Amino acid sequence: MTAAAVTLCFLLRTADSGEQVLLGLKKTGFGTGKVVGIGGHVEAGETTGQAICREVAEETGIAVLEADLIPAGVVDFVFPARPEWDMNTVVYLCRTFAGVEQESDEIAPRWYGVGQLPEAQMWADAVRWLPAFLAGDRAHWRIVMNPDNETVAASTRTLK
Ligand SMILES: Nc1[nH]c(=O)nc2c1ncn2[C@H]1C[C@H](O)[C@@H](COP(=O)(O)OP(=O)(O)OP(=O)(O)O)O1
Repeated sequence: MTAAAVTLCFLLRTADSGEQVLLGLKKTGFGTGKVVGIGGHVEAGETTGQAICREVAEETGIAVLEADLIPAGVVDFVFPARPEWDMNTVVYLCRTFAGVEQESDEIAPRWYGVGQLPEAQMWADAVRWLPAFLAGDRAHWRIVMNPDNETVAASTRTLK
C-alpha cells in the first residue's frame, strides 16, 4: 500500500519568553484529541508547497507564501498494524507569515515555547523528531509504530 502524501508546517516566532512554535489541538479526524503539527493531506493536482499553504490557511487562518517555506525534511509514519494509515510527510518551518491564529473546525491552534512542547498530549514519536527539526536539523525520519498504533517501535534518522 502506498503511504498517503501529507505535509506539516511549523510556524516559528520570537516572543519575549523566547522562541515559540504553533501547534494545534486536533478536534476531528485522525489524531483527535492530540496536539499536532499544522497540515494535512496533499490533494490531487497540488504541489506540496501549495498544499501546506492551503492547510495552514484552512486550519489557522494564517497566510503563508510558498517562497517563505523552509524545507526541513521528511517523516515517514509507518503503522504496520494499520498500513492504510501510513503517511509520507514533507515538513517545513516558516518564520514569515501574515495574520493571527484562529480556531477552525479541525484545529485549535496555540503557541508553545520550543523548550516546552506539550509532550504528553502529542503523538509519542513527536519528541524524537520535532525538537530536532525545530533546532534546524534537516533529516529524513522513519517512525515505526507498535501494534497499538500509539507507542513507538523504532525511529531512525538519516540524511537525505
Ligand atoms: N505518528 C504520528 N505522529 C505525529 O506527530 N503526526 C502524525 C503521525 N501520524 C500521522 N500524523 C499526522 C500527519 C498528518 O498531518 C496528520 C493526518 O492528516 P490530516 O490531519 O489531514 O488527517 P485527517 O484525516 O484528519 O484530515 P483530512 O486530510 O482533512 O481528511 O497526522
